[in-house]
Amino acid sequence: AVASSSLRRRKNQPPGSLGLPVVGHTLALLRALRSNAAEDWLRRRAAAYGPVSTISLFGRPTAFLAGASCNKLLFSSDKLAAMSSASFLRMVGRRNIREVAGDDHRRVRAMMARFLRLDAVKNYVSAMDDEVRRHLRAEWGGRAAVAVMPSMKSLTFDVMCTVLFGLERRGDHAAVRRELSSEFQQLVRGIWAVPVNLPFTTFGKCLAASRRGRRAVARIVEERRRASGGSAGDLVTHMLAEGMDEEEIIDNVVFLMVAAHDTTAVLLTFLLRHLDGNRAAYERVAAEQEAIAAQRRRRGGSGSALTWDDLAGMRYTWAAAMETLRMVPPTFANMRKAVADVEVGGYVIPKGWQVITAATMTHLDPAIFPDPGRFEPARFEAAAAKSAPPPFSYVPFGGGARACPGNEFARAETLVAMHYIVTGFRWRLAAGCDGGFSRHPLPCPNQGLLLDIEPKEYNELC
Ligand code: HEM
Repeated sequence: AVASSSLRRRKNQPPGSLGLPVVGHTLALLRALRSNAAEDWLRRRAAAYGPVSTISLFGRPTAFLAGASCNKLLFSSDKLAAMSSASFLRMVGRRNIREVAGDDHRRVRAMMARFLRLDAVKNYVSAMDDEVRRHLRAEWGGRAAVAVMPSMKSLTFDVMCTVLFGLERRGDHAAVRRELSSEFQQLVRGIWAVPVNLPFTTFGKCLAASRRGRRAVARIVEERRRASGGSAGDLVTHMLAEGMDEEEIIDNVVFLMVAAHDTTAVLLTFLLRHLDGNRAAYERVAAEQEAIAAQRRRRGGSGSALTWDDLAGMRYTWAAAMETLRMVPPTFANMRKAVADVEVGGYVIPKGWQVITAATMTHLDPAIFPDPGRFEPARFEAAAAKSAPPPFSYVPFGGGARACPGNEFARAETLVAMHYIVTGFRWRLAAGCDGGFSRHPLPCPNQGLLLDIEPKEYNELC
């Protein structure tokens, strides 16, 4: 009876194939990601096998699910546990927020939420404003061209260090910030690397960077422990006060450092790229930001920082950011592991399988977003709310109990940065930069997205 039930289960497995032994479809998908053809690759599989199909990734059988109802299943089913790639896990550690479940997950998430929810983010606006201005003065002021992606990465890394981890720009902390920044740039390249740890492999180099980064984080934990008794104004001090041990703190700090800065840097970079190619949208963003700059000057001269109310007025700019997240979601795929057999679309995904969805399967579906290749921020303006996309079809920040808790943080940071970029500079894709990109798995624009920039006449930054 057991044999026949397992046979029935196998018969009911999603259609498709496990590809070549060991490598399965991993190399094909990684190649498609590098050449920015992964959407087409997945779309072809969905066309051939339907919304639920079998592939093999990272040496394990995987169900690839496509469509809004499949997104809902992935984000809401209690039979699917969050999981990361094997290389990510080795670099970030087993006790980070994504790897824990149940009460442990709720505990860690509540602790982070204290620093990421709306009322906390409101208090960060002035510090974000200060970081953005300093950064643009140092990296954009007096230049004729800028590689946007590296510049936005260092900006979002600096904002995170100041606002969440209380690392100052001066003194001992300056060196720690530089060290962490360079180690994390290396670490993120290995998120989907094949986990072969040799000195010359991508994974080997990234693992070494992660070890050095973890040692630097351990020094911060130690410093905060010695200063204990102070107010929990930063996340590490708060984690210590909550009784977390060192390993759990380091795993979660490393996770946050990865989650919080590259994603927003991708959003900012691709927002500038899309605005360059869409002058009507650019003009509306510029008009909105110039009006807010004028209000700010009336309020207290050019030195006065943006306020939360100013950000609330940046509606069109945020609609343009949402449209960018639709077309180029920083997180390409969401992964889970089946902790029990899962039934979907008449098939059974066996316990132990990986499950994967890709946001672009709905984001670029013409039945949900007509003319999906057109950059059209108006889709996300309040007036379009009546025709809002169906639930679970727009998922750049995920959904359900694991939805991104940093979305308000990302929104505030994006709007502050856009304000000073748009009011400070004009930009154009530099000659010779084609504006294309590949994925590693985060989107990486060719040449870092090289822009020719020119300061505006009234520029408070230069
Ligand atoms: C545009 C920027 C961002 C995007 C597109 C983004 C996207 C996502 C997505 C899709 C997930 C869910 C993954 C899943 O369900 O498998 C996620 C989780 C997460 N994100 Fe973000 N994120 C962004 C910015 C941030 C920021 C700024 C922070 C922190 C300051 C942050 C912290 C986190 C954390 C802690 C989780 C794990 C949540 C959990 O497992 O409970 N993210 N993010």
